[in-house]
Amino acid sequence: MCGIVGVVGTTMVNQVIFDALTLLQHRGQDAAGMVTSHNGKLFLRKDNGAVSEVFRTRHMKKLCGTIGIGHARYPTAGTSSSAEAQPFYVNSPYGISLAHNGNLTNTKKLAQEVFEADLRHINTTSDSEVLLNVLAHELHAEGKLVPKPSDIFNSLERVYARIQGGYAVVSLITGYGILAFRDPDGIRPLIYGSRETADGTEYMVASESVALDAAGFKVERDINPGEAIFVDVNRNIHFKQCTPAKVARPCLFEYVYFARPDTVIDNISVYKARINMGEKLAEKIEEEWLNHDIDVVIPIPDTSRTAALQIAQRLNIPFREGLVKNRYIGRTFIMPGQTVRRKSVRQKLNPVPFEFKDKVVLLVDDSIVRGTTSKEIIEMAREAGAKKVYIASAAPEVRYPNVYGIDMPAAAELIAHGRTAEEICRLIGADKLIFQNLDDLINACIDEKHSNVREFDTSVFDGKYITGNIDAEYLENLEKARNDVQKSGSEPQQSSDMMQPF
Ligand SMILES: O=P(O)(O)OC[C@H]1O[C@H](OP(=O)(O)OP(=O)(O)O)[C@H](O)[C@@H]1O
Ligand SMILES: NC(=O)CC[C@H](N)C(=O)O
Ligand SMILES: [Mg+2]
Repeated sequence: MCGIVGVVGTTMVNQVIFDALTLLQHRGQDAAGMVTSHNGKLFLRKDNGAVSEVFRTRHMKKLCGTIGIGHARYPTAGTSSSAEAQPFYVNSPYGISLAHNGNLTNTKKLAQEVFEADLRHINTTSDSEVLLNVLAHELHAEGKLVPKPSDIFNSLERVYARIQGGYAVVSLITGYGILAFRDPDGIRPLIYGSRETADGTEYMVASESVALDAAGFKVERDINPGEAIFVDVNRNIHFKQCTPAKVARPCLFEYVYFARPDTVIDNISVYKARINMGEKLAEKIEEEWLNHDIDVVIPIPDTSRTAALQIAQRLNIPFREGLVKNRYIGRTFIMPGQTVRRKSVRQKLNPVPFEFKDKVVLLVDDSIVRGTTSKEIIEMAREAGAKKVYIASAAPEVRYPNVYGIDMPAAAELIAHGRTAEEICRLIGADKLIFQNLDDLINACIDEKHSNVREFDTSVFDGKYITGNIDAEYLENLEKARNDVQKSGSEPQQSSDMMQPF
């Protein structure tokens, strides 16, 4: 679930892109990159690492220009190699750089077309590099030396006709502007805003509203499913609905885990949705668990805090911060590889024994995916002297792989795949386990007053893939290619780009 940003400003944009990427860091911590443009030249810096590690002062000084795009990566295709850090670049036509959040589901076919029919070379296994080449091919096919917005949108309509999956994309067309677009179902989020300066209006497109808020950009609106926005170098703004308008079906897991709580996606506050998740789960506990003996509610930091607080309030039970999070360790779920994830849970979370000793504790997590976190924490709770350890998950059982930009490719790695709640409970070592119902989760996210979203991409919970092109064979191949064992294999280290990053 990468973070993307694009800015067309009146002054240098490197710092504002850096700041936005820092605010989007929770969406991807494997690699980061930025391209800026000045006087027809491009400047690229990208590498593995967190945003603050990738961009040092010496790099920032070279990233000049009033227009640029950035990316924070969490790999869902290809490898974690620095060669697959984004933005990607192709020189023809115009010089195009691209940053992508999401995952294409017809990459194999596209890669073949790009090579055999479009006569283009792809140097990595990244779906985003394929996407860039499809865009470049279609822009080239339009055949305009000086493309107008209508030419760009025409080519983009053909791109939409070719690509499938979940995607939010931002691309810099050198000398012309920034083009950003969102998949036809609105699975991945994309929003834009503006900021007034003495020299005119500046624009930012980003994955989450939090990036706009913090930089003083006023949120204008979400980009609609299948819609594109083009901000030219003179800061004129253009829109085009590139596919027939559909209802938005944003990814439900954004509200559960991915997005920051202070973000608003498709006019739904992530914070409010998480409060509602807590409320619904507390109702379920009250209904199914008469005369429970819970002494204390303890969140598994960070993401579950909002829901846990509401559960405690509704059940009228003390809420305690019994687990302390090391603020210097990133999110464990988006780390590549199970060994590092397991080790990081212990490094990241440490119990306050006093809050567990001789108590019946209800641990709350936002989701249980591989079960890595809950298993370790339950063990810790017992070591700290808990009398009984219950666990509640604000999301239902995650039973199916994700194909739209979350790295859950292998059903076998999901603890709930093919298992009942009782079996999962036993495996993670809890005394009792309770999951949110899917309908309750959906209702927790619907905000009839502010948003017209009524449906979501719920594929990880119910196995229904809304893009319609996912079958058993696709999932089988994905599992073979991207399971944890496979991913820990060797990775190419050369840069993929013809434009060498510094
Ligand atoms: O069952 P698992 O495979 O362990 O995955 C689920 C856990 O991973 C995430 O936490 P993470 O540490 O990534 O981030 P957070 O600090 O935002 O909660 C999520 O919040 C759950 O705690
Ligand atoms: N998490 C994402 O959005 C990943 C983008 C792209 N598929 C990559 O692997 O780089
Ligand atoms: Mg967590």
